[in-house]
Amino acid sequence: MLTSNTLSRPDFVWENTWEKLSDGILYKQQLLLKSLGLELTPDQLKNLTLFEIEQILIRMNSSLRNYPSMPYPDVECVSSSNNRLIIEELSYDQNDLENDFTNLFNSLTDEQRTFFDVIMTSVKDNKGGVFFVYGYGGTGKTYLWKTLSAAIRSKGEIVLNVASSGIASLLLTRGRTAHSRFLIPLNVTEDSICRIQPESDVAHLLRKTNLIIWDKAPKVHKHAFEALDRTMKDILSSTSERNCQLPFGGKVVVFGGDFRQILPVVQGGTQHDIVKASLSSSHLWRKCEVLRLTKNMRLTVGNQNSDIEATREFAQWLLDLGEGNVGGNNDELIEFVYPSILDNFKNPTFFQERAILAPKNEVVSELNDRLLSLFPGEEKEYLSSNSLCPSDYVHDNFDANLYSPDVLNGLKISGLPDHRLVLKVGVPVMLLRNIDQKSGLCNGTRLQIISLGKRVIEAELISGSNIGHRTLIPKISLTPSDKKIPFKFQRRQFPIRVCFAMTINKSQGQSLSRVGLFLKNPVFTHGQLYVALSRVKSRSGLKLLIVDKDGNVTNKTSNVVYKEIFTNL
Ligand SMILES: Nc1ncnc2c1ncn2[C@@H]1O[C@H](COP(=O)(O)OP(=O)(O)OP(=O)(O)O)[C@@H](O)[C@H]1O
Repeated sequence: MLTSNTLSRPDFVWENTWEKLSDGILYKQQLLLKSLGLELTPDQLKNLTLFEIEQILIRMNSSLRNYPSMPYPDVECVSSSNNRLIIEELSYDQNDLENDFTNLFNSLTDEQRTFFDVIMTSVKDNKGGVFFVYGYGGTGKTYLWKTLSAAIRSKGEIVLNVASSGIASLLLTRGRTAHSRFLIPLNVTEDSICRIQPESDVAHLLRKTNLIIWDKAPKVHKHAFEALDRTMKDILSSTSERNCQLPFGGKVVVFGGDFRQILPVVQGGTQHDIVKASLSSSHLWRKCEVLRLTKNMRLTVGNQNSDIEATREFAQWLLDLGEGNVGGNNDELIEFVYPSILDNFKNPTFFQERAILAPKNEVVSELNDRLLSLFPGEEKEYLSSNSLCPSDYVHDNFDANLYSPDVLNGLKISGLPDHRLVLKVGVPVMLLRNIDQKSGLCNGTRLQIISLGKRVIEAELISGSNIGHRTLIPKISLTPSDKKIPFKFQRRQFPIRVCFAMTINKSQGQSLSRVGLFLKNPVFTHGQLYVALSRVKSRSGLKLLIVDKDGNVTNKTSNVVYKEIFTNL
């Protein structure tokens, strides 16, 4: 009708018929995005229909621009509507979010409110800005992230919530790990960039994003932030040349965390290497405005007076790292954390908030073996299959024969399941890979074994966001990235490890109420003692067993704090 010029008022016809004309557009979009549950707002539907008409006109050598009274589709909006990532980030009920926002905002403390205003002003001004919200556990950082996210999402805008580890990302609304969200290479170096093509969906998502929140930032190597900075400058320079001069291409980025906790792991690195690898040693740190939260909200909100007093005492003791509930022996420690384990292990909540912590993997394995042998039931053994990655042979057949299966089977590597995995029904295990973050299955998630099949293991989540859910774990192929190994190999095994006991590094981000800390060796890096002791809320939930070089129980151990990390905060 348009091309034959039979309409005197095409806009009038459009306004009265667009709903009928849009028939099938939603279905087409659902197929395109492979999301049958997808819904579109009337404005999105109208715009897509108009875009469809424009495509038909273009094919007929015409355009809606030839009909001045007709509206023209918002092409930017159409490309967003075809971007699954943008749709996911916008699929919120804005009314619900507005209510959430009002509730969260009204109870912000004065300092949270000040920082909220500072960050929101930068978002509104659209001039970019980098912030670091610095506060120890319980000062309300997550609460601030939730308030900022609700404020921006309730207006139909985008916030990307990421965290440095899968387990920490579960605490954020629609949280992801920073590495998976921004496609940061695993072995990041000083000139790495993220694997984001300028015209990809992720690039368009980044262009449309109003705020990035990156929680638990101090744990990640500074090169990861620098890779994201370079990539964003590149992607956003297509919007304005000026953006390649601004940190993170002119987007507002808020980091959060606590430098008292464990810093980036640098294999074989010295104190100097670790401090140099941290965010506060990056050139980006000079652009970062530090906002300090000081009030411990965990102590003040929802606690009885007596609890507050007890917790305050504990917090003081923690901060001073004084003497603990020290003494006893191995068995007493086990009995403290897992009292009457044989009577209690069937109780579904028993393993949820308990763990024995130790600094090193060898001690953790000893404890796990011991507890596994005490545990009732039949043992089931799963052996892995290992193979060298052929692409990495240096001398073809020579390399292939150099490392025999026994050598590969014998390798014990942190983060990789052992070749010989022995399990029993009812035993707590920890996942060693991010399998499905949406379902709470992250590196660090704890589960309890329900049944042990030949090819799959059934287990129930006992930590994180989906406690009580059951899942099936298959064997997967894992390639370790340990630089100490001069070749690449693959291990096919269930990505789990028994976790009656775990290393202190693995416990970061876990919330526990009963912890036994076994210091057969003293802690060896910055933040470990602080992380181990701050897993619990009260002193009664903690027992320490310290053993000296000669195996005698003592009440002294050494702490490791790299003081220079605090100098430029
Ligand atoms: N302004 C507030 N009003 C009400 N409750 C709050 C407020 N701020 C924080 N809280 C509550 O205090 C507790 C601790 O806050 P939150 O988890 O945000 O701290 P955090 O700094 O993120 O801690 P961590 O670093 O250990 O994850 C939570 O239960 C949170 O809901």
